[in-house]
Amino acid sequence: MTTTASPSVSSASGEKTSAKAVREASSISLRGLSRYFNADAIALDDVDLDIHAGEFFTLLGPSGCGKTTLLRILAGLEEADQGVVVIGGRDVTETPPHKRSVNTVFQSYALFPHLTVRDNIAFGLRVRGVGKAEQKRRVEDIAHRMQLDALLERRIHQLSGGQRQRIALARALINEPDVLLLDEPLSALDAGLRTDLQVELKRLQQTLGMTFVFVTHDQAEAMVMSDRIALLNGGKIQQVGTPAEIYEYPVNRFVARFIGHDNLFPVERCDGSTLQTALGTLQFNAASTGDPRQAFALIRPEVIALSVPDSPGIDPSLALNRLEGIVEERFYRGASVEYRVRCQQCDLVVDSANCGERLFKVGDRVQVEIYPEDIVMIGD
Ligand SMILES: Nc1ncnc2c1ncn2[C@@H]1O[C@H](COP(=O)(O)OP(=O)(O)OP(=O)(O)O)[C@@H](O)[C@H]1O
Repeated sequence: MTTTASPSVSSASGEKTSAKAVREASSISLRGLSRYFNADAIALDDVDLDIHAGEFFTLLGPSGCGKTTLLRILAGLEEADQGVVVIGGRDVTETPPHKRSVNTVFQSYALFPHLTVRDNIAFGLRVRGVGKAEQKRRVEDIAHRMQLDALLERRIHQLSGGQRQRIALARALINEPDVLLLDEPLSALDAGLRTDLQVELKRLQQTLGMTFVFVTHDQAEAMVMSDRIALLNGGKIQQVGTPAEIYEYPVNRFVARFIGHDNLFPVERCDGSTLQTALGTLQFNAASTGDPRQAFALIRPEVIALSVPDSPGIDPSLALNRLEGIVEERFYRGASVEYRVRCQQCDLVVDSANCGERLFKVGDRVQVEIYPEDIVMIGD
């Protein structure tokens, strides 16, 4: 969970309350949540999930896995066929959207083109009958936090995509919901702006201490922004964990592949600390690498070291797995270099930090070294 400063904020009813109190009202529990559109389209299948108050929580998964359906059920815009939704300790399964302390920001911004930025941001306050002076104070406060001060009198068509998305966020945040739902809010932006807004959004969430539930299909975006991630596939949760847990210890092949791991080898036999795989016989450390009865051995690209054949390698005194390979492809990325190495009839992806040392070329023979404790055993 994030730690936050505790700025004083105004609640929907206008009274002052601490950010801590807001946070306490913003945990989410889902139990047995299912949504079937028809027999062929099971959007959500018996989902149990707990999201902590004040967390930046991401729903990650491929297209059609049920992320948006889950978000819409949280917002009250979609009804579940089965299951219970609890927000802030209150069962809101039957509660209509406008009575939930939840706001949603969509990818499409949904701003009013005929209104100024100021009036767009103030919209929710006007609807709720907040007085003019209070509206002005709160609009200027949020505009300042989101660096929109200079744009307040502009119309929407005079703004860039990034500015529009910040206004959509400001408009959702001004209502001070306990929970902010964000459905791919950055996906329409170009790469540079997207990175800037990722940082801004994360900072904002930490300052406000609000619960953010963020939907994306981009694993890199999920990793940099989230306190925890739920990875979905086919309407089912595959794994919930911190970015590091999901990256380093994926529970199955789907999670490993989705998160970007290619080096997965079926385990043909396992005796004590020795594995038989298509890469040959590998030493592994049962104490640090998970259940050896699992079906696949995962070797992350950045834990593999390459050296010149027959050289002492990383450390000759260590009981490393040493194999021979040939560099088949090289992708120069600046800070790192990705190699595709042909090794025992298998393709191995290797990610080497670019420390200014000599790079291997396509066609070079290389020594491949893997520590036994860096081999992770995962399920099917
Ligand atoms: N209104 C609907 N009627 C019928 N099927 C639907 C409806 N809405 C969603 N589905 C189906 O439910 C499944 C989950 O859809 P959902 O939009 O939640 O996925 P998603 O993970 O958000 O996908 P994307 O990343 O492409 O937006 C998909 O198979 C989709 O086709």
